[in-house]
Amino acid sequence: MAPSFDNGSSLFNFVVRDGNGVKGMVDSGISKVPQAYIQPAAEQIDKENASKHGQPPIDLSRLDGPDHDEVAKEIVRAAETLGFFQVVNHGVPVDLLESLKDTAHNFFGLPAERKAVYRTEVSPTPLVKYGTSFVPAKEKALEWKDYISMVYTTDAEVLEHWPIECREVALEYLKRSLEMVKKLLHVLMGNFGVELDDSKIDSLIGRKTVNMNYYPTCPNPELTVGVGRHSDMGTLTVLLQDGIGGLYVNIPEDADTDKKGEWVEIPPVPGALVINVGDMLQILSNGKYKSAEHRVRTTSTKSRVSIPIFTIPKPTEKIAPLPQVVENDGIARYREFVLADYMKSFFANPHDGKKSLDFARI
Ligand SMILES: O=C(O)CCC(=O)C(=O)O
Ligand SMILES: [Fe+2]
Repeated sequence: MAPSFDNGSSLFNFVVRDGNGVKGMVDSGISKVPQAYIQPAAEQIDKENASKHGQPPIDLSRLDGPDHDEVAKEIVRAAETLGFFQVVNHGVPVDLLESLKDTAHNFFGLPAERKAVYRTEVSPTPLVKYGTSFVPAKEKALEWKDYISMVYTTDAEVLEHWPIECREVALEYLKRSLEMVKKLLHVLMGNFGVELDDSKIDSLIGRKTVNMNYYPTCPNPELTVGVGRHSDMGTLTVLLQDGIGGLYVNIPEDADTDKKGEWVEIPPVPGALVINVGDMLQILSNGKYKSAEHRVRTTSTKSRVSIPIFTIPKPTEKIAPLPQVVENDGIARYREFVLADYMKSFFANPHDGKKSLDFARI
């Protein structure tokens, strides 16, 4: 039987400890948002007053033709300004994207006990983790989101350990997307005169994770967030969102526009993928590329899914701004560190905008 969700500890036990997730709570028939999910006023999302990001998606097929340099400039410019852009003709088949969204809905539609086997405390494999919110034990208000996270090591391990319901389609999505990520990195690093061979690529994106996020319908979406303000930790994120919308990006304070500090929505575009710069790329570029601060709202009518791929360096990698960039800038804005230490700090703290970067800031 579902507990009283007005009692913080029984809610925590049901949703987090027992792995029922937000989905289990919603399915039990709640009619209002429990106190534990009510965000402070400053974090609530004003849907009516947000503008939409008007930039058309970048057509990546043009990178292979006479327009290469022009498209490369568009990519660099997007990474330098908002840190977010959308791409089409990206080489990931559109029907694969459709089956991914179906797969995510099917996975989260499983009985709680089938998903809960992957809770961190009990998961049969360190590669797979199912959970809810970001750091539930430390958050002042919980996020209205359940997720499963799957780390890539080798094809054989993926096919053995990732959940059977999603392993094949998620692996195919990862492989196809990585080809695109490499192309983007060639452009973004080439802009600094850095040539990418296989070992350099491996040092930038040696660890890959596919997540599936599930945002159940919410009785009072204006009081909650699906994901709070944050930047992603890694190098580049590839994100598939469905048609519901609700992903917002903050325009950086140093942007050359009078809209700085405003939130803009990244509208769903059929067949497109969203790309965003993460903290590692901001650090490597000595702050030239912007790790984008973003957040997600919830809706009352339909559950939303999104499927990000996080590409990050290997945990053992030493990270510091690229010497080519520092030489040009005359100053290093970030110190050197080992990625595993950054990860530890990133995953130990609730989402709080771009505070994660303070770990490395000089
Ligand atoms: O659901 C989305 O659109 C974005 C999710 C996100 O920001 C994340 O998983 O890091
Ligand atoms: Fe994110």
